[in-house]
Amino acid sequence: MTTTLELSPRVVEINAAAEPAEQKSIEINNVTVSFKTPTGVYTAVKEISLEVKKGEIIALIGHSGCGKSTLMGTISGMVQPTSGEVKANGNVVTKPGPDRGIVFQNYSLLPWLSVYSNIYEAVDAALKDKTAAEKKALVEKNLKMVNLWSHKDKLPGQLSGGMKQRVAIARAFAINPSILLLDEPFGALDALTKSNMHVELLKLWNLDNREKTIVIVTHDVEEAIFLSDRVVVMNNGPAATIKEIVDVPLPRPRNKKEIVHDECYMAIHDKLLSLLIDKFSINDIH
Ligand SMILES: Nc1ncnc2c1ncn2[C@@H]1O[C@H](COP(=O)(O)OP(=O)(O)OP(=O)(O)O)[C@@H](O)[C@H]1O
Repeated sequence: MTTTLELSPRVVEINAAAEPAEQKSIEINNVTVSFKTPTGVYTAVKEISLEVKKGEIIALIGHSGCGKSTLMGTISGMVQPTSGEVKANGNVVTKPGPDRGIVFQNYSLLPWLSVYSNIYEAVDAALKDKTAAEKKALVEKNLKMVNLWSHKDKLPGQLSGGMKQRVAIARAFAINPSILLLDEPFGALDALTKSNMHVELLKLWNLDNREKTIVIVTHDVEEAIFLSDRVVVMNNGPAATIKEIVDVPLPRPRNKKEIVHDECYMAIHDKLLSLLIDKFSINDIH
């Protein structure tokens, strides 16, 4: 079920102009994922279908263990559906590929390589047709975009968490994937760094003419609303399904400070909390 909240006509008009092209980027068709475990087969997600348009930003939220990363894994190609199929840019996903960039919470940088080399190696492996000069230019452009050019010779161990995450994002963008998959990328960051990272991410997305499709797994309702066009709320597992899809028709660019006072924002926030939380108060009177 999709929820579209009431909006003022002005907001609808602005949003209509920013509507991304109706080209399918990701198609999840009736996907079930079951794992063999020592105690039997465990079905994590069941018969999930979802279409994501090119240029859309989608957030996946739900309780811990409901299957968000598993579903994300089927898009990246790191998890194979037990039944059903996933298509990325029209092609059935069977393995990871350079059209899909992935950023995890733990950065996954190679600790023995400098910031520069971490990105260069990824570009080198993914974009084999480019010349060395072109690859170097890509590394430089993306490191400058996340304001880390002056730190290019440092090792990951010499960076803060936010800086490591910016390297991971620059690396994902440098291979120029049409689909960016972010699995709790900012979960370990403090509120200020997280907020800066949101702005950095949207800047990169804007610089790319909003053509990259982004799927982000998060536990953070505010993050989900600020970044995305739609929030996909999952039921608890086992055999998790999509509980509801909530539209976020807030105009872009979004201002972090102002957006929280917007009626539409508040309504979406309430709606998401209601979907996630069953009880809002504790009866602690015995
Ligand atoms: N390789 C695996 N083998 C067996 N069970 C698995 C495997 N991967 C995931 N699971 C199970 O599938 C369920 C969904 O896991 P998943 O990591 O997708 O959840 P999640 O929603 O991303 O959780 P979190 O928010 O805590 O990161 C969990 O019960 C998990 O134990």
